[in-house]
Amino acid sequence: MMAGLTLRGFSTGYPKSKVIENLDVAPLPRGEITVLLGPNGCGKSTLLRALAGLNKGRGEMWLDDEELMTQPFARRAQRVVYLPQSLPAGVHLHVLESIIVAQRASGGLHSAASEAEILHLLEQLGIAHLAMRYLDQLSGGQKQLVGLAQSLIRRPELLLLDEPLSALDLNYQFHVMDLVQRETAQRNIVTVVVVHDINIALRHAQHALMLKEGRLIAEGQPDKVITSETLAQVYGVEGRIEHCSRGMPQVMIDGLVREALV
Ligand SMILES: Nc1ncnc2c1ncn2[C@@H]1O[C@H](COP(=O)(O)OP(=O)(O)OP(=O)(O)O)[C@@H](O)[C@H]1O
Repeated sequence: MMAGLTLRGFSTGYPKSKVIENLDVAPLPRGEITVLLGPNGCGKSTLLRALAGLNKGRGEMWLDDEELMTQPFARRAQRVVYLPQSLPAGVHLHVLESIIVAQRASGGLHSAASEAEILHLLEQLGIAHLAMRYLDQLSGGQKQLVGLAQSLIRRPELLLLDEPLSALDLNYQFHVMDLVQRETAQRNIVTVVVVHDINIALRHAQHALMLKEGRLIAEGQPDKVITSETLAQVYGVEGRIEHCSRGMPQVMIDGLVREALV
């Protein structure tokens, strides 16, 4: 089995609806960001939750040469970390405590060195000044950054981030993707990120999966997956991929595909 995350015949859904059926994914490489793209309701969150063991799933899920579906949940939780779209409300902890709790949950012991690691991470994320603030006193974007710190401190091998940029301003969107890209490469993580911004996907990811109604429509390098054809087929929009003066690909949307209007 090749290094990375491989899915074979993977299915998940809810008692009354199948969402993902028989998904096969060739190894998503370690050290790279894979973006999971697709329209609202196509099954992105359901898939990530199933990979994390939080929704029921069937089929095979290999991380390197270990099949995780047959392992106890606790074993999967040691290797796989899932960051939901929003942190649970009503947790009365301050930021530092919440990250210590996350560190302990993955077997880390609290020590001067581990606290220094947390403070360094908070500094890298630009939220060291929030360490003593309570979670329920933070803005949406600040909570999202704390969630990311809680995820990274657990040293995942498979990191599943569900729309981690949705509440972040332009500066932080770039900063966070840059940090996730560096951590992914340095720690050799398989990172899967749900994003809706196609241009962020083009800029920061090395790999892309595009879903429609639970089926995989395209997979590969982002600039091969995001094309006028897939934008029309999956999102019903007319789009062009242009290159800016610095050579970066950018998607321009001209309108809706005519059939999508009727
Ligand atoms: N708890 C649930 N019980 C039953 N059906 C659900 C549940 N959660 C989601 N669904 C349904 O499963 C399908 C996939 O939803 P999912 O949240 O995975 O989509 P998504 O691609 O993440 O969408 P979005 O981009 O809007 O976040 C949708 O039809 C949704 O209505």
